[in-house]
Amino acid sequence: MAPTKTLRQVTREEVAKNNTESSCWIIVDSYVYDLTKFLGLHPGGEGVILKVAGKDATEEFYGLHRQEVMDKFGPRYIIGQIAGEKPKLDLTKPGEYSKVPYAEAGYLQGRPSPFYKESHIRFRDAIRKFYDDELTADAPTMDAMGEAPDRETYQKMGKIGLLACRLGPGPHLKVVPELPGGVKPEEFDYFHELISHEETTRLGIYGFAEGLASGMVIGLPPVLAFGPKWMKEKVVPEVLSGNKIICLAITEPTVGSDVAGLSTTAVKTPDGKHYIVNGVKKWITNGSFSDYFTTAVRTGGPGMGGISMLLIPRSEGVETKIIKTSGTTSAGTAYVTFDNVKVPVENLIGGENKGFQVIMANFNHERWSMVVGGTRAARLVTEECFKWANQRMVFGKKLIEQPVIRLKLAEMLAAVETLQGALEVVTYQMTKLSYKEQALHLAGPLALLKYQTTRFTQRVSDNAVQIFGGRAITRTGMGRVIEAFQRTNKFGAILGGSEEIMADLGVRQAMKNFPQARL
Ligand code: HEM
Repeated sequence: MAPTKTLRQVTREEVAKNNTESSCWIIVDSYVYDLTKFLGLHPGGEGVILKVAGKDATEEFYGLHRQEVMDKFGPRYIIGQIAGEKPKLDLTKPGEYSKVPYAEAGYLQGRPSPFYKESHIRFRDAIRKFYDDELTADAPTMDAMGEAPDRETYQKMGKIGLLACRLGPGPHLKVVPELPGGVKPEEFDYFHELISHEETTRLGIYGFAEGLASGMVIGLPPVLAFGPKWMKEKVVPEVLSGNKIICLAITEPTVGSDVAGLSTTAVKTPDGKHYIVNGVKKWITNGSFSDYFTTAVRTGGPGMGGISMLLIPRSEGVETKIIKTSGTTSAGTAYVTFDNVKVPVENLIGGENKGFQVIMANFNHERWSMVVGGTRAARLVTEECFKWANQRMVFGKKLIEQPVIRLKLAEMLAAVETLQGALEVVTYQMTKLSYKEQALHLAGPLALLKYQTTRFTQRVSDNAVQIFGGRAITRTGMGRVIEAFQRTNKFGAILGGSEEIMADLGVRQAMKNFPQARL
């Protein structure tokens, strides 16, 4: 970030004289830094800095550090600016769009689109500013420490409507005081929601971003679509204000995509007023810090006809333990135990033994949001690679000058643009169909798109690792975004229905309406 205070004007000659351990100045992009006191603290060692003491170290600095290092430490050491010079580097400032080709969706880089209006831009700008002001700087460290976003962050998100807008259009948008960018609930559509997921993913840190209400994105829709009146009136405002946190609890240690086989039981008490819930759930995103668990339980016989959905508050008999996944513990992924938990029958969502329909309807929205996240994450990774290929010197040339690297980038860019195109078309279809119609018409196309997204992102990850080399397998520093992506991109191929299930579902859905056709 460019300094805002007026800086002392310094000549290059004066800088050149401060080239020793007792007075060590350097120039980075026209700014002058006195690093004398920093020498002993520098993670890369004293020697490397002393080699460029008194000199312009712009290339050396940006060859080895991300801009965020300068944003964090620069203000402490800056002492002036070279007289008559201005910064030459085109660095993206907080809240701004990137100018790197393809780093933003096409309509943000001057290409027309039939899908976005002025309100979408306003909406995106407000969310980007919120994230850049509140979280972008600290999120990498919090993720590295495994810290989950705190309640205050949830409440701030609630206040500007950033929780409500991650759940599609609907009456819930009127529950919050405002929506980002002053967008009106009546003008809100699935493209606004798409943008909210994109901007959350742009933080570039899977674990921490998952910690930002991913549980709500899948846990609250059953309440919104199928919950009884009291639940909508009590639980929805609590969650959308950020005062309470909700998650979805379906998967069990022995049951993943084959939901119909789940074994957590809910047995009615003799007076018919409560269910007693027993069982375990595994890999529950945000579970470790959630107040509510939208839980799939068995209330009837075997198979899908015996499943119900229950809203279980954190109460006696509910225990959560963090699971250490390949993401970080910032996501709060949990192992949840229900031990004789007493739940009022009023907490039923969608009727007894009707839970499978609730789960299925919910899956489409979840899968769509995962496609948004996967596509935006792949775009961010591609931007990182594009930038790196333009600055990293290998065998005396920039990486981008190697045809083999350009081919990798071409494959990544093509994948991202193809996914974005398909995603926008299916999102448009969602804007024209009711929630129930979406379940009918889009389950197949969404399954196929999720399948294609995770196939493509795997390839994007593979290419990115090869472009970044050792930095792609190092958690901090230049390659941190790539490292996080290659460690976590497989989540999308497993969660919300595995890649294999998606492929199969896509074809089986198509077979449902197959005509008596012959060649
Ligand atoms: C304001 C000036 C500087 C600051 C605040 C700074 C800060 C840092 C930080 C925080 C790291 C660890 C970061 C990471 O993992 O990204 C680092 C690493 C490093 N720095 Fe600096 N640095 C500065 C200038 C320089 C200069 C001028 C050079 C040499 C030309 C240099 C060479 C290195 C090297 C070689 C590493 C290790 C990189 C690696 O592991 O890949 N630094 N620096």
